[in-house]
This record gives sequence, structure tokens and C-alpha cells, in this order.
Amino acid sequence: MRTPAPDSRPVALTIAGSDSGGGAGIQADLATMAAHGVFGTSAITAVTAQNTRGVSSSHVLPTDEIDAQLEAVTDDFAIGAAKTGMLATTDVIETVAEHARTFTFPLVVDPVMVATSGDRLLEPDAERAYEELLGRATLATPNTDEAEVLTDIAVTDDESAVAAGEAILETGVDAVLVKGGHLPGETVRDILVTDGSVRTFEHPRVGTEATHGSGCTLGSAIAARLAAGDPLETAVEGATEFLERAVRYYYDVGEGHGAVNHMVSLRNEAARERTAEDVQAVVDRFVEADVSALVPEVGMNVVGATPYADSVAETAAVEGRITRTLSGVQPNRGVRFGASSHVARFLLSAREFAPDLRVAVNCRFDAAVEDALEALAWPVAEYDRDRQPDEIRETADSTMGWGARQAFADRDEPPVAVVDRGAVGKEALVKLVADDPETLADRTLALDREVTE
Ligand SMILES: Cc1ncc(COP(=O)(O)O)c(N)n1
Repeated sequence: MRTPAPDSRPVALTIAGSDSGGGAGIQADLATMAAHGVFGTSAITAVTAQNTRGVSSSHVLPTDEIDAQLEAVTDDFAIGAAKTGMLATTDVIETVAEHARTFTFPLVVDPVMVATSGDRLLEPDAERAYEELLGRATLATPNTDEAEVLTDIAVTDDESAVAAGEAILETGVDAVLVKGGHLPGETVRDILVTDGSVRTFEHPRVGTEATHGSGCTLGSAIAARLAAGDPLETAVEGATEFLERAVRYYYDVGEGHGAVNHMVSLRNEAARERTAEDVQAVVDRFVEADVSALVPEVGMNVVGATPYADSVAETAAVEGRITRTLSGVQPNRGVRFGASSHVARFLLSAREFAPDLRVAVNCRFDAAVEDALEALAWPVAEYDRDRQPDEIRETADSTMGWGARQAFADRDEPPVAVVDRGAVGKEALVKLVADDPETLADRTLALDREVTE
């Protein structure tokens, strides 16, 4: 017999509808909770026949059945937080509100009214029934349309969002997050209104319509974080970041717009070790082949990004870079996450335009390397530091972002090498990029052979 090794986790509860299409509703909620390391329980309010194109049918469960599910779950588990999604009718809202009276844990209410597809998920006359439920909740997460229905305030900007949030606070809810995703603009602004304070969470807008499930995912991420013990503001901040990534790396499923990727953060975490091993494998090949001819004065670094990396902390590189020694090239220290700044920022910026890129290396650039690149006939791009606007020149961070934009934006064929001819006090370099470590190593060794032959 094997000894059991129980895994103890915070427990969260979702009270929502089933989405047969898997992107929203209960399915999104449980996936999001699992991605947060939280055990998810559920009370299903309605069963929808739905896919990425829309809702074709919906069946609301008898309130007795919803009651029974809530009894079963709250009677047994130590629930840390709950969230509501599609509640469909006044009866269901009242049933849930009755239970919420006895909840000893935080409750997040996402007042779901209309699906992204435009289909109604709530009877029109049930809109007013939310008041009592909200009075027993910790947080409400209306989008601008829902906030307007609940308050009769047209939400078009920060000021009206705060006014609507304050009006919703009158129900007795502790806090209101007015989600700005439906408002136009390059930046999405979600505004958290509590009694006496307003805090804005900003994210760059992702150019996709695959936002099916975004509201459900955000509400569940907040509930999961509350269940794990986060204070409210921390939970909201973490959840909006979680959602930003889930939208950027959406699931391209179905014929419609696709769905948010509830698992992306978990997959990204799980890929860290593999990513570090990939970088190490490239470094090993460089040491074995002795690529001394390509090591710049500043040192060489090999950087690997996790598949959904958005920050330097999610890129692995050689600590202390790779340098030339009398006996060939040597990494100074081991491979660590966050060990590179310049090459990592360049790779992350390039991934804004070519998201499949995973690895990069910086090499020496001089006339011999230039000739070698020409002989190899690779697509090569170049950016000229002298042409960058002054305000960007101030920080190395934005120089890398600006350079990557020059090299990768609006191109049919993405370059495999990007030349930076340097400037006073800045060594000229060429950065090689690839989708996988083998290709990067192959290209670098090909360039090295071309230079040394
Ligand atoms: C069962 C169910 N619950 C909620 C939503 C809202 O999600 P979205 O607005 O992203 O379509 C949905 N479509 N289906």
C-alpha cells in the first residue's frame, strides 16, 4: 500500500451557469480556480447550449436544485470565498441572496446580464433583484453596460465610472470594480471604488475579440485569490494581470472569436524549468563549439522566454553572461530567471510583434560579421540609435522596445538577425532570435563558422 499524501488547498465556490462551449460560466470558473491552486466547488444555476458564436438555448434549474447544491457545498467544505455569475431570473437571485445571508466568507458578484455574443443571460425584470444580493456581497464587478443598468448612470469615462460605482455602494456592497473593457481606448481601465477610495488598474488593450469568458475569469480569479487569503485590492490587482495574459494568449477554438485562456499562467509557470534547460543546452553548444569570434566586449547572453512571458522575471539567461577566456567561451554563472536585462527586454519587445519568438542571443557586430550575415542571406533588420526620439533615449528599457519595434513591426518576414550599429559608448551588436533553442544554436554556429572561415 502506498502512503497517501493529501494535498490541502483553499476552497472556492462558483454559483453560475454552465457554458457548453467551455469558455465562460462554470467551466471558466473551475478552470480559473484550478489555475490558482484553489479547489473549486460549484452550484449550477442554468444550463446553456452555447459555443463561441452564441447561445442557442438556456434552461434554468429549479430553485430547489440550486438550494440543494448550495446546502451540499456549504455544509461540507470550508469555503474561503464565493462568486456568482449567470443567475438568470429573479427567483434564482433571491435564492442565492437568501444563502448569502449566512455566508461567513467573501462573495464576489459579477452581475452577468448579456453574453459577449449579445445574447441575454438575465431576464430583463430581474435586473432590479440584484440589490439585496449586492447588499450581502464583498465586491461587485459590473462592466460599464451592467453598471449603467444598475444605476441609470451612463458610464463613458472615469468620472461616470466612479459615480456609478458610488451609486452601487449604496446597496451595501463593500466595493465595486467597474470594468472598462467595453470603453474605447488603447488602455483598459478597471476602477475599484470603495467607501472613501478609488483605485484604477490599467492594462494595455489586447487587439483581439476573443474575450469570451473574460468576466467569469476575472470574478473567479478574484474569488480564488480571496480564498487563498489575499486582501481585496491585492486580489483585484493580481486577477486583472491574470486576465490580461489570458486574453493576450487566448484559446483559438471554435469558429467564433475563441475564448480566454484560463490556464495560461499555470502553463507558463510549468514551463520554467524546461525554459532554463533550453537556455543551458544552447550555452553548452556554444562552449563546445567555442564561439569566441562572436562574443562581444560586453559579453554574450542567451535568453529564453517562457511560452507566455511578459516580464524579464519570466526569461532565463546566464548570470554574469558568457565571456571569452583563454580556453574558449565560458558562462560566468548558472542559468537564472531574470539574469538578463538588455537582451531579455529586446526579446520581450520583439514578442509583442512576433509572439512565437522564444530565444535570443547578442553577438559581436563588425565588418566581418556583416559580411557573414550577407553571405548567409538571412532576413536581417537594423535600427539606427541616432533616429530614436530623445525621450526614449533616456532609458535602456525603452531603447530596446523602440529598437524591436523598428525591426519587427509591420514586416511580412520577421528578421532572424537585428543589427544595432551602436553609438558613442555603445558597442555595436547583432541579436539573433528564434522560435526554439535548436534553431538559435544552429544559426549562431552557422554565423560563427562563416566569420571564422
Ligand atoms: C453560462 C454563461 N455565463 C456567463 C457568460 C458570460 O460570459 P461572456 O460575457 O464572456 O460571454 C456566458 N456567456 N455564459
